[in-house]
Amino acid sequence: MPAIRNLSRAVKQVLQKPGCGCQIAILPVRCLGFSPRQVTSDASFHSVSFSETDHPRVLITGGLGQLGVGLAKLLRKHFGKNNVILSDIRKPPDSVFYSGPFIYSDILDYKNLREIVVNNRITWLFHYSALLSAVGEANVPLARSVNITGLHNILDIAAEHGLRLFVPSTIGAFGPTSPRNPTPDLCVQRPRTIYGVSKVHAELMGEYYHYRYGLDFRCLRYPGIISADTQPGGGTTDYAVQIFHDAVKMGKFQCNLKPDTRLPMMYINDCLRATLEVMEAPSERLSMRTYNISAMSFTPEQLVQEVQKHVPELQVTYNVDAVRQAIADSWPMIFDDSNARQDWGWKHEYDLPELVNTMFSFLGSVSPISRIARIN
Ligand SMILES: NC(=O)c1ccc[n+]([C@@H]2O[C@H](COP(=O)([O-])OP(=O)(O)OC[C@H]3O[C@@H](n4cnc5c(N)ncnc54)[C@H](O)[C@@H]3O)[C@@H](O)[C@H]2O)c1
Ligand SMILES: C[C@@H](O)[C@H](N)C(=O)O
Repeated sequence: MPAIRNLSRAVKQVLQKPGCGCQIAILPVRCLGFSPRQVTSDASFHSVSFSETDHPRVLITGGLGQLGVGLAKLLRKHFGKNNVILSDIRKPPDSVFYSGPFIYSDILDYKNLREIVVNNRITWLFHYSALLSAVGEANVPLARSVNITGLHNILDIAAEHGLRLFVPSTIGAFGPTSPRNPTPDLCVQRPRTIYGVSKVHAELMGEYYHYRYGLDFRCLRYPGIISADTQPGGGTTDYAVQIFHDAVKMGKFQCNLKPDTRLPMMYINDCLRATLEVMEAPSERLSMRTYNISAMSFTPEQLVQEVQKHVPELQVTYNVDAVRQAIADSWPMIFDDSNARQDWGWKHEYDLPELVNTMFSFLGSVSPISRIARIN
C-alpha cells in the first residue's frame, strides 16, 4: 500500500516539524494539509486561486440522472453557464448537450477525473453518480464499485485539489434498528442495502477527510425526490413519481408499495435549493458535515387521495414488490431535520398539496377520461 506508507511518512514529518505553527500535543489534524493519495512530484496542490468574490467552477458527476440536470440549471443561473460542467458516462440528449458544458467522465477512472478537475480549474464538485437502492440490490458488485470505489476517487481528487465537495446521502442510510419516527441526524445506522451501506461509508469517509485533511465536505441526506421532467433511476421511492405520469397518460396506476408505507419525500426544487444553500453556508454555521433535510412524509394512499383531486377517475391497484417493500419498511418514516433548520436556515417550500399542484401544472392535469370526453 504505497499510498498508506507515503501517508505515514508524511505524518511523521509533520509531527517532527510542525510547520503549521501548532503544538504537537494539541495538533489539530486539519493542519495536516497533505494529500491522501500519492501524486507525481511536480503536481502542485491547491494551485487554483479562488477568492470569495469569484464564482466557483463546478463539476457535477452522474449529471444525467434524475437530479443532475436540474442542479446544473440552478447553478448556471447563479454562477454562469460556462462555470458549471455536467458529466456522466451516458450520451446526453440534445437539450442537455446544447444547454451548457457537458463532458464524459467515469468516476472509476481516477486519472481522467483528475485531468478534468485540473484542466477546468474546478473548485466545487457535486458528486451525484450512484446506483440507487433497488438497482443496487439487483447488481451489488456494480453498486459497490460505483458507490464505494468511485467515492474514494472523488474524495482523493477533492482533497488533493482543495475542492469544496458535496456528496448526497439519503434516508436509505438508516436501517431497521434506527429510530424511524422521527429519525434524528445522529442515531444507529445499520442499513441492509448496498446503497445504504455505501452512503453511510460516504458520510463517514467524507467527515473523516474533513477532520483529517481539512477537506471541505458537505453532505445532505435527501428524502425520496419527486420531479416532473426527469425520471428516477431505480429507487424505492420511484412510485411517487410514476403515479403522476400514469395518472395523466393512462388514468390508472399500479403501486409497488403497500398503501400505508410512510416515507419522507421532497419536491426537486427544495432539494436542489437546499444543496446550493448548504454549499454556500459559511463553514462556521455548520456544526455538522452531514444533515438530514425534510419537507413532508406521506403514504401511497395519502398521495393517491391528493392526486385524485386532480384526476378523480384514477384507478389504483397494489402489486407489492417484496424487495422494495422490505427496503421501505426499514427506512425512516419521519425525518428530523431540526439541525439543518437551526444551523444554516433550511426551510422547505413544498408540502404535499403544493407538490401535487406543481406536478400537474408541469404534466397537465387534464385526465385521459375528461380529455376523451372533450374530444367527443
Ligand atoms: N433521486 C432521489 O430520490 C435521491 C434521494 C436520495 C439521494 N439521492 C442521491 O442523489 C444522487 C443523484 O441521484 P439521482 O436520482 O439523480 O440518481 P440517478 O440514478 O438518476 O443518476 C445517477 C447517474 O450516475 C451515473 N453513473 C453511473 N455509473 C457512473 C460512473 N461509473 N461514472 C459516472 N457516472 C455514473 C448514471 O449514468 C446516472 O446518470 C445520488 O447520489 C443519489 O444517491 C437521490
Ligand atoms: C431515497 C433515495 O435514496 C432513492 N430515491 C431510492 O429510493 O433509492
